[in-house]
Amino acid sequence: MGILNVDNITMKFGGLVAVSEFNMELKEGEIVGLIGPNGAGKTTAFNMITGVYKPTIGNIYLEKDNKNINITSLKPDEITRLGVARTFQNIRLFKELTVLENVLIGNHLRLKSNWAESVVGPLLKDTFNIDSKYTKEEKHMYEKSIELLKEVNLYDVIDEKAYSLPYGKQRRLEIARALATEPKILLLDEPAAGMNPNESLELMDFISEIRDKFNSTIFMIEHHMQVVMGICERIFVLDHGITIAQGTPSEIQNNNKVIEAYLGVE
Ligand SMILES: Nc1ncnc2c1ncn2[C@@H]1O[C@H](COP(=O)(O)OP(=O)(O)OP(=O)(O)O)[C@@H](O)[C@H]1O
Repeated sequence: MGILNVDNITMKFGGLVAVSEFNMELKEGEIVGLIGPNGAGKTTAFNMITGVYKPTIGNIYLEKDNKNINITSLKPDEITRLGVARTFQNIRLFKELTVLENVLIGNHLRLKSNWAESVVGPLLKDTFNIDSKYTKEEKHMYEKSIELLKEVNLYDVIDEKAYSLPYGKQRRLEIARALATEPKILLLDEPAAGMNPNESLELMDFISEIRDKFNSTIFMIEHHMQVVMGICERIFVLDHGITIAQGTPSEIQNNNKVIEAYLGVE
């Protein structure tokens, strides 16, 4: 049993079958790719796994503490709490906030203090200099965010506003914010989109580094073939919602159906 088990999921929008009977088992520590032409159903598959859409048919299971949890009907924030984080095709940062603040927001999900403690805690600190459970947690969160930013090589721009970063670093920050939620599985939606060749090469190293440093399992949508073929151990290919192939990069590159539907037209 893998860490994520996708069992025959189908997503219909009215008469359109966006994803049809998709099956996948992700093993811990793997980097797996999802490719296919525009409109093939890749983002819809991500949206089902992350709780944005509930599949019309089928189930999704997450392995946690040796239990298999059915996450099919859970909300996105519940799924994130269970250890699945994602990034988006179009970078979604809080552009007016600093690099550190963006990561602190991701970290916030792991706070254990309740709402009342978050109100009273800072008052106790300001008035009596007493460290409450909340202020201690907040300090810990701050230290963890700094540590994370060092790990992902963004420590030098910690106080910069997100919008002022070059594109490659914005992508890196978006991934760092996802990592701050302490995911077991990271879903990356076209991380190389808009990158120049140099940034794409850096990104490949960065994704491999993340897998090793954070013990992550990575599932990524990507059109940039050098990136996909360079770092994914296995690849799934969708076309019109149907899984037309799955296999290693070389199997996929030599698969006639894939060449016809996708690679041949690149
Ligand atoms: N909320 C929705 N309502 C209706 N149709 C949708 C919805 N979301 C996606 N679709 C349709 O489902 C199909 C698959 O779309 P999806 O965005 O998953 O493809 P994709 O493979 O991610 O494409 P791209 O590479 O262009 O991002 C498309 O025909 C799309 O128009």
